[in-house]
Amino acid sequence: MTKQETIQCAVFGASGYSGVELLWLLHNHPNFSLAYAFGSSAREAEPISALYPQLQGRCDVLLQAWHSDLLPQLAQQVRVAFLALPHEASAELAPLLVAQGIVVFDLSGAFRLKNPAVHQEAYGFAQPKLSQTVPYGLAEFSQLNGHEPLIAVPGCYPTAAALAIRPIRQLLSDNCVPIVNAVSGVSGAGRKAQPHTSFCEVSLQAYGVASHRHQPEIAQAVGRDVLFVPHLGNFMRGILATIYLQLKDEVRASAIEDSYAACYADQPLVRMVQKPPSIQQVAGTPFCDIYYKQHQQQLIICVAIDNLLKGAAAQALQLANQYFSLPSTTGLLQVGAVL
Ligand SMILES: NC(=O)C1=CN([C@@H]2O[C@H](COP(=O)(O)OP(=O)(O)OC[C@H]3O[C@@H](n4cnc5c(N)ncnc54)[C@H](OP(=O)(O)O)[C@@H]3O)[C@@H](O)[C@H]2O)C=CC1
Ligand SMILES: CC(=O)N[C@@H](CCC(=O)OP(=O)(O)O)C(=O)O
Repeated sequence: MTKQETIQCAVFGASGYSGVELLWLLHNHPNFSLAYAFGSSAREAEPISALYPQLQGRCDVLLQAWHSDLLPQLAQQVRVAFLALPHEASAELAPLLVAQGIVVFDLSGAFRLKNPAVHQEAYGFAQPKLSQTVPYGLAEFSQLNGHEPLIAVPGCYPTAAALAIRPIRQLLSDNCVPIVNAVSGVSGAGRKAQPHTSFCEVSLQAYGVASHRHQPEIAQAVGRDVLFVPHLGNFMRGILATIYLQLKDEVRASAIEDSYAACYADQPLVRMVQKPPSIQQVAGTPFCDIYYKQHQQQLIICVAIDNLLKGAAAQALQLANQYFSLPSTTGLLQVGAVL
C-alpha cells in the first residue's frame, strides 16, 4: 500500500481517554490518516493539545463538535470511523454511519453481546437491530475479511480474560466455572469526573460483584459461565486479572503449553511470560502478557493488559490492520501512549 492509498478515518469520542489514544495511534500510522476528530456536540473546536498538552508540538489535530448534519460530508471523505463513545451514543450513531458506507469499529459495548435479552439486562437499553451480524473482534481469534460493515471491539476486562482462557477451554472440566478476579486502573472509568474515581476516593475495592456487564461478555467469549469480580485500584492504567480454573483429570502440562502455543505462537501481541506479569510491563503497550501455573488439577492464570490500548484503542487498530490485510502490529509497536 502506497502513501497515496492512505485510508481516511474519523475518531468519535476523541476527547476521551480511549479516543485520544486512538487519535495518537492513527496520527502515527503509516496507512491510516486522521481526517476528523470529534468530541460531543457540546465542544468548542480547539486543537487536541488544548486538552492533552503532552501532544503540543507533536499532534495539532483539531477536535471538533459532532453534529449529525456533518454526516454527508463525512461519507464523502472517510472510509473508517472508530467510535470511542458511551454505549447508547454508539448504538445510535453506528447504524447511521454504516448506512453511509463507512466501516465502523465500535469500542463500546453496544454490539458485543449476541443475545438481545442479555444485552438489555446488562446495558439497560435495547440493542439496535441490524440486518447483518456484527463480528466480535477479539483480535487474535477474529478473521476479518474487509467486507464487514461494523465490528464490535471487545471490552477491556473481557479481552484479558478471553485471551487467557480461550486457548485452554477444551482442557477444562465439564463443571468448571472459571473465577476471574481483576483489578483495573481508574482510566477504565473514562475521563468524565465522578466521585468514585476521584484521587482521594480510590484505594482498592471490588465493585459490580456478580453483576458487572462484562460477566456475560466474558461468558460469551469463552463459551461457558464464569464468575467475575472487578476491582478498582489507585493507579492510572492497566488491568491485572488472576483466573482460577479446574482442569479435566487427565490434563498434563504439555497439553496446556501446546494449547497456548497453537493459538499464540504466531501472534506477536500476546506474550507468554515465565513469571507473573505486572501492570508496569504492559502499561502504554499493545501487549497481553499471560503466565500460568498448574497445581494438581487446578490452573491459575495471571494476565495483564493496558486497558486503553490492548483493551481498547490498540485492539481496535489491530482489527483495522487485519481488515485491510496489513500486518497486525503495524503502527502499534513504536508509538507509545498519550496518558
Ligand atoms: N476507558 C477504557 O479503559 C475503555 C473504554 N472502552 C469504551 O470506550 C468508550 C469510551 O470510553 P472512554 O474513553 O473511557 O470514555 P471517556 O468518558 O473518556 O470519553 C467519552 C467520549 O465520548 C464523547 N461523548 C460523550 N457523549 C457523547 C455523545 N452523546 N455524542 C458524541 N460524543 C459523545 C465525549 O465527548 P466530550 O469530551 O465532548 O464530552 C468523549 O470524547 C466507552 O464505550 C467505553 O465503554 C472500552 C474499553 C476500555
Ligand atoms: C475501572 C472501570 O470503571 N472500568 C469500566 C470498564 C471499562 C470500560 O469502559 O468498559 P468497556 O470495556 O465495556 O467498554 C467499568 O467497570 O465499567
